[in-house]
Amino acid sequence: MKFHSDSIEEHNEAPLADDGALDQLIARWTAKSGESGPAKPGLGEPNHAWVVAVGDWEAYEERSAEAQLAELVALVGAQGDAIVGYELCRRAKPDPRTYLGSGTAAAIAERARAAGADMLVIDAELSPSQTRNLEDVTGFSVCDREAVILNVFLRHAKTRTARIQVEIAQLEYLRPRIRGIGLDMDQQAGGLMTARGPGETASELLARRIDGRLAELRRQVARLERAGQRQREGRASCGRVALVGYTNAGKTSLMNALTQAELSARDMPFETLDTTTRSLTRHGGDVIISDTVGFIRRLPQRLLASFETTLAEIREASVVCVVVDLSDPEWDMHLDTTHALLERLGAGALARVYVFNKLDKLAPAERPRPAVLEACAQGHAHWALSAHDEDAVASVRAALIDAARPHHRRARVRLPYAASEAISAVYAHCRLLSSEAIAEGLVVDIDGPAHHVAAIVAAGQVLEG
Ligand SMILES: Nc1nc2c(ncn2[C@@H]2O[C@H](COP(=O)(O)OP(=O)(O)OP(=O)(O)O)[C@@H](O)[C@H]2O)c(=O)[nH]1
Ligand SMILES: [Mg+2]
Repeated sequence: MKFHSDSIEEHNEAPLADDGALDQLIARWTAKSGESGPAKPGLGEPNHAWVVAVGDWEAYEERSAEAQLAELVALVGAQGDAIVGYELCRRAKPDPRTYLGSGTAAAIAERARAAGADMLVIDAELSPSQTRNLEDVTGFSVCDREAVILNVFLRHAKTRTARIQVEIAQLEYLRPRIRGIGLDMDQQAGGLMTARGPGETASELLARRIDGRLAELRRQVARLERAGQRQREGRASCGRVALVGYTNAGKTSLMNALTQAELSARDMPFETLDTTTRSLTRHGGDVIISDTVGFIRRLPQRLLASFETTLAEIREASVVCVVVDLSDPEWDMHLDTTHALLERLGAGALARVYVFNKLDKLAPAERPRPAVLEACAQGHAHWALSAHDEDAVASVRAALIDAARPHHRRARVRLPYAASEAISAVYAHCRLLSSEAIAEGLVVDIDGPAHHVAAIVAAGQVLEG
């Protein structure tokens, strides 16, 4: 592993003589909800990381290798660590035992040690045994790509929903890795722990605790899902826009500009993990817009799965607004990643618009030709702009409202006084243009979402529309 705030030696030294200590051990790895708040790796002393990108790059792919390394360096920074150095390691095929190969790993460790590192970050998904073997060969704590992303998520999760979702992903990640942490614990366990079944080792006990906690968290998620579903159903009559895109593309900045919200938009991957929804229309919400968690290449499947509740917002949108950071040299890859993830989320067929953002960061000569953007937008409406350009943002706002606003219908209807539900629906969902009380009932001129107007009309008699 590492949820890197503790070195492996410290884990081994953790007192194991009683169950309370084990609780503490779990608490240190898990974002326990409650008084203490989530564990925040990296908030203590920062680690000094040596970052290694691994791949089978050809010369022409050099740019991509360097970009991937830069991305990982930004992620390690976002988890609160100092980077003392980095390197690209070329490997055609991963070594099954140590991923890097023990000779290469030892050489990397030497360079890392000379630079004053106390942790290795490897841009790969390592199996639990590969991590363990690498730690043995190098003498360093090893943090793989998934652990880094989980650490960043853990630091940035603010709402209860986001915290629970990250904790599930984190515990699932840790579950198969506790053997590695607990090897020494297991040796000690036999004689020291009393309140356990016969023969149960420390790591088995820890696994049982994690399973219990996971079951509890999944129950909480199921409850939150139901509440979220109800909330979304409550907004069923609204047009809904979801902002999506690669992390750091400028989604939150655009959301702020579109809605005059003041959400946190820092130059940092995964700044947003919590879906925030605002009204896009001036007087109350017939069109609402949601800012969502950013995408990244090779997003761990576990996080995608555990963020299901948050990501449901995207699937149920009327219009998906894809935001792209044009100033990133790899913006086209970011766009491919976004398209692939939208497909995976079941949102590939939704109505879509594109905002090519951060245009102000490019000199005119550096800007992609309109035909290139046209092709990338695949025939959908698109804008190239800066989120700081108020006029450009205003035209995006108008277009989004237009595209997402539910289809409206106007009608003149006579409703019998007994049709109380339909009369309530008039006031709840429609704009009442005129009304007249006559002997046979209430005659109303209404303008509202087509499905509401249809239900009202069915309860009375249409005079017009
Ligand atoms: N120059 C310039 N900077 C921008 C623009 N839009 C966003 N930024 C900056 O880009 C950085 C990331 O912006 P965010 O709005 O947080 O990006 P995001 O897509 O919400 O990122 P995550 O929540 O991390 O996925 C911030 O430092 C913004 O100030 C723009 O149009 N021009
Ligand atoms: Mg954001």
